[in-house]
Amino acid sequence: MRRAHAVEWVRAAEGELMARLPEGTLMQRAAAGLAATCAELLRDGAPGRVYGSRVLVLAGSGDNGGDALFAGARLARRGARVSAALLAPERVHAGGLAALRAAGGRVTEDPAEAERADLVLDGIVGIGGRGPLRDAALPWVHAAGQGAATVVAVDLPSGVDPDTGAVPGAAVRADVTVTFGTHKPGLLIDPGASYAGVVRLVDIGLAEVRGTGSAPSDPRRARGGRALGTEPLAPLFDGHVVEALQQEDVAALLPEPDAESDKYRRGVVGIAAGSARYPGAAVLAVGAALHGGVGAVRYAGAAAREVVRAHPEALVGEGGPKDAGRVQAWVVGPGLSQDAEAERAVTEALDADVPVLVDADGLRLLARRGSAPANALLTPHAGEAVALLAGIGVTATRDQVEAERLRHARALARGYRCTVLLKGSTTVVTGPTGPARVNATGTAQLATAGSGDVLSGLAGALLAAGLSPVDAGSVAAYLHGLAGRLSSDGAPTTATAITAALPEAWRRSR
Ligand SMILES: NC(=O)C1=CN([C@@H]2O[C@H](COP(=O)(O)OP(=O)(O)OC[C@H]3O[C@@H](n4cnc5c(N)ncnc54)[C@H](OP(=O)(O)O)[C@@H]3O)[C@@H](O)[C@H]2O)[C@@H](O)CC1
Ligand SMILES: Nc1ncnc2c1ncn2[C@@H]1O[C@H](COP(=O)(O)OP(=O)(O)O)[C@@H](O)[C@H]1O
Ligand SMILES: [K+]
Repeated sequence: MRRAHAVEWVRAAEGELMARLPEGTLMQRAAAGLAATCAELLRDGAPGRVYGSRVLVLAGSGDNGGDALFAGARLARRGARVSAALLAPERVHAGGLAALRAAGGRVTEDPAEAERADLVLDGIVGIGGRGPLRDAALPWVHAAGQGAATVVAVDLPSGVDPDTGAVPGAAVRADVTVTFGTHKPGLLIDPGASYAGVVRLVDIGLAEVRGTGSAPSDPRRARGGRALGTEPLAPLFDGHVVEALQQEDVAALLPEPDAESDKYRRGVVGIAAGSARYPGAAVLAVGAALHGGVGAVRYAGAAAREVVRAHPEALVGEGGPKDAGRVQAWVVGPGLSQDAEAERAVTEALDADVPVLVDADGLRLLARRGSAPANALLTPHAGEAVALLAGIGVTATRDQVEAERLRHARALARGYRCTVLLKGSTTVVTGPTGPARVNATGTAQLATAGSGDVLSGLAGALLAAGLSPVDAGSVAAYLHGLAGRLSSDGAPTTATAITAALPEAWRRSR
């Protein structure tokens, strides 16, 4: 599992660790890891070596600039020609600047150096950053973007909000981000994630933090410098706010039949989707559900004929969920339209007393109620999220939802008291409490009509197979993203092709 911690938590943990170590130790650990990555990038890319390479350090007014200056000093000692732009000279990290000068580095005021550099270190601002990049940095960042330099962000790309991933204005576009101690949420959530490039984690010893077991989850106490306990801080990484499933996590969650399995024990998913006008949504959702690890898929609704023609394996009926027979989970909503019959299907699925995934038209109908059962999984895109938010009295625009996905997904989960999967460039899955899951496998090629129906069918099947709503949603997003990449392979893809790639995505995830 990849975990990200909020700034408040990072500061508390670092505060505890710093109190036990000689001054400057953490910054030296950070700088050493940073310099090692830069050296590797210089050796592997242009110019092919550290000696003689041109490195530019952009140093802001905080410790992030200190990290960058110390790393610059290390590179200068290995023969790199290092210069530093001081964006707030009167507040620069004095020790870092002294080290750089002692190693032969110099100060520059010429932004054109950013264009000529082989490598630019973005130490403008780190976890202390708030709001858009300030003006002093802009000419340098712009010039770095014009040149061929590899841009390495220190801790996170400057201009990206560390806790939310919001990018309120100009920000550094990094090729590589070297982050310290733990990931920051802003590195895993778009739009911030798309500024970070490849993210590398440098261990600065946060796992050594010891405490009484409650810290550093209480940052105020930790900042107060209370006495340190002796037992290892087991819940250290329980304080994370965001997590991303990795392949081994997905492998552990995928339902697998065993020797005693039969089709009913594997789970049956019901799909109430499609309409005379939109039969395709039903065909797609059922098609994906058939690849979702259940023993059988029931379909209930107006597109029964089209569904069985496309998928003879499906058990179909033209009535609503109430008449469909037993299932372990319902998917309701894709292509359903919003007439009285659709409303009845949503009501019956919600009343069925099994986990229920609500998508598309189902969400519009749910927004009018303003509530959902606790075992529901809602799968809105940003536009549907706006409607759902309105249903609980929150006004937001689509742009606002996309700028701060985590906050809005959480608001929905709290407001409807169930699990929410917010679709889009970073899919976020969250319940009312606990860490939010973000999905790293997606690709913009998934933005194609019907791809959301595929996700619904797949996630519904995983629900029926016994996964919790958070697990079902996040595993489905993972497989769906991977299938999108496999089916696209650099070219436009389709919902049908994404479905066809699900078995390969599954195989690669086991
Ligand atoms: N803690 C630790 O143990 C360790 C921390 N480490 C490192 O320290 C970093 C955190 O350092 P930090 O706390 O000094 O904050 P930092 O990110 O440098 O920014 C604060 C300065 O930036 C300014 N500023 C704010 N917003 C801005 C903007 N939009 N655009 C431009 N400027 C902006 C703000 O100015 P002010 O608002 O005061 O005018 C203030 O002066 C962390 O990310 C990691 O790299 C590592 O060494 C490992 C050990
Ligand atoms: N820019 C993007 N990057 C990654 N995935 C995306 C992007 N845009 C959309 N997606 C994904 O594509 C799917 C689209 O779903 P949805 O909007 O419901 O489409 P439809 O209603 O046509 O099926 C979702 O899984 C969503 O997360
Ligand atoms: K930075």
